[in-house]
Amino acid sequence: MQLGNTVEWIARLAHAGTLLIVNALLAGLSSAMFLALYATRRNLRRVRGVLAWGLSYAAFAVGFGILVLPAFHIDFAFLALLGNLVIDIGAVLGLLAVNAYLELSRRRLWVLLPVAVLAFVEIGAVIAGGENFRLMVVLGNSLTALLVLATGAALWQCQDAPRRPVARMAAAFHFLWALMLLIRMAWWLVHPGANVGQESTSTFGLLSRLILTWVITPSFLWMLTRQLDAELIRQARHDPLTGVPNRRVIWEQGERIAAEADRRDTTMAVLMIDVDHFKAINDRWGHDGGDQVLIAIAATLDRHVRSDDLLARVGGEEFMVLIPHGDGPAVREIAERLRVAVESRPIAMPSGERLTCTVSIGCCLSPRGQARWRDVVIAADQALYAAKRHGRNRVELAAPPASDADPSASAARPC
Ligand SMILES: Nc1nc2c(ncn2[C@@H]2O[C@H](COP(=O)(O)OP(=O)(O)OP(=O)(O)O)[C@@H](O)[C@H]2O)c(=O)[nH]1
Repeated sequence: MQLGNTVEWIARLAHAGTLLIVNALLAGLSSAMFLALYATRRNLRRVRGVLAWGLSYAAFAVGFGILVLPAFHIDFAFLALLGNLVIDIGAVLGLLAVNAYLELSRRRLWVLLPVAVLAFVEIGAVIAGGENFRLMVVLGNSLTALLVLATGAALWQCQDAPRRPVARMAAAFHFLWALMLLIRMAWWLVHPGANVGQESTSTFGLLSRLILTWVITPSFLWMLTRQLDAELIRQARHDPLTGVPNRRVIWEQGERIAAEADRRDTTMAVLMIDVDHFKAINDRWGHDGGDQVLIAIAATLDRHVRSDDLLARVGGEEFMVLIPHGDGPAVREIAERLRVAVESRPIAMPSGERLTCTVSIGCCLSPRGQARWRDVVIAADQALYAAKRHGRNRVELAAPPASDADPSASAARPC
């Protein structure tokens, strides 16, 4: 008796009307979340995708809201067609959202063509012959299944490591959703004589959609959280003006590389690079002009630094390069290459003038097997000041910093 009551209660709860209302409410809530995220995180990369998600869920909420209207004694011609089409617009926006968020090629949107054809066939058939439930289920479900499959396939393509596992999970649930739609469509195809009044596939479709949306919406939010985390980590480790790594990164790497050079009985080197007469550039072109110069110089240095070496901006107009391996001649050659690269690449200023900038570089190579990060940096800095004193636009190589065994003073000498 007790069990019978429970089953009856569940059956009543899973009534199509109830499920329509719950789907509408959940979609509305999801839409509000995505739109709030869009409004408060406008500087987020790929934020257009977040807006499209918000609009997609809003369309779902409106579509389900239309379908539930007859329960409130509001009815009009083609109500079911209108509700379903609005839901389909939500699915189209969902596909566009994933495409924009994952920055996928627009060519992937070819699926919208057969979707449009199916939609026009459905509209034409309903206008010509009235709202035929069976026809609408078959056409509507194939249309939605196409969109859901395309969205799942797009999610599966996510290449970005932090978001890939979540994107794949969301993709798997989209495939499951498409399967549910196909099962419902197949049921109607193999039961052509079924009584529409007693059909239960609406409940099945709505219930599966409800459960899957519960999983898919949080996975989209989870993807966004992972993206935010990755962006925060990036921001904490990169200079916002030039985009190259910051002092913290080169310090961490430098200490690690120095310890490794110590252990392996090898050498490591540091270049301190300072833009010459930068104050005069700021005075002549203003702070914005100075910033442009820093961006251009960082880009030039970045292009000419080998992939094994690390470039960082460590101060206003000061950059640093960490060279994990090398000997004196190699270090000098790298420094000279960077100096010439900057000098030979005039920078286009906002006024249209072309400005030739130069840099002074101080280098220091650690003694073999005795690399002390701080000492190497201090010696490179002293060599930089020597380069400035000796006329700028030049490279100076410091004598190796005093080792524990040989505490002689370090002095810069020209390369
Ligand atoms: N535009 C801009 N200027 C900066 C930034 N950080 C520091 N500066 C400026 O860089 C200038 C550095 O001037 P100085 O240290 O006197 O060096 P300098 O004029 O390059 O002279 P030398 O190094 O001796 O050749 C100062 O005017 C700072 O205000 C920045 O992020 N952007």
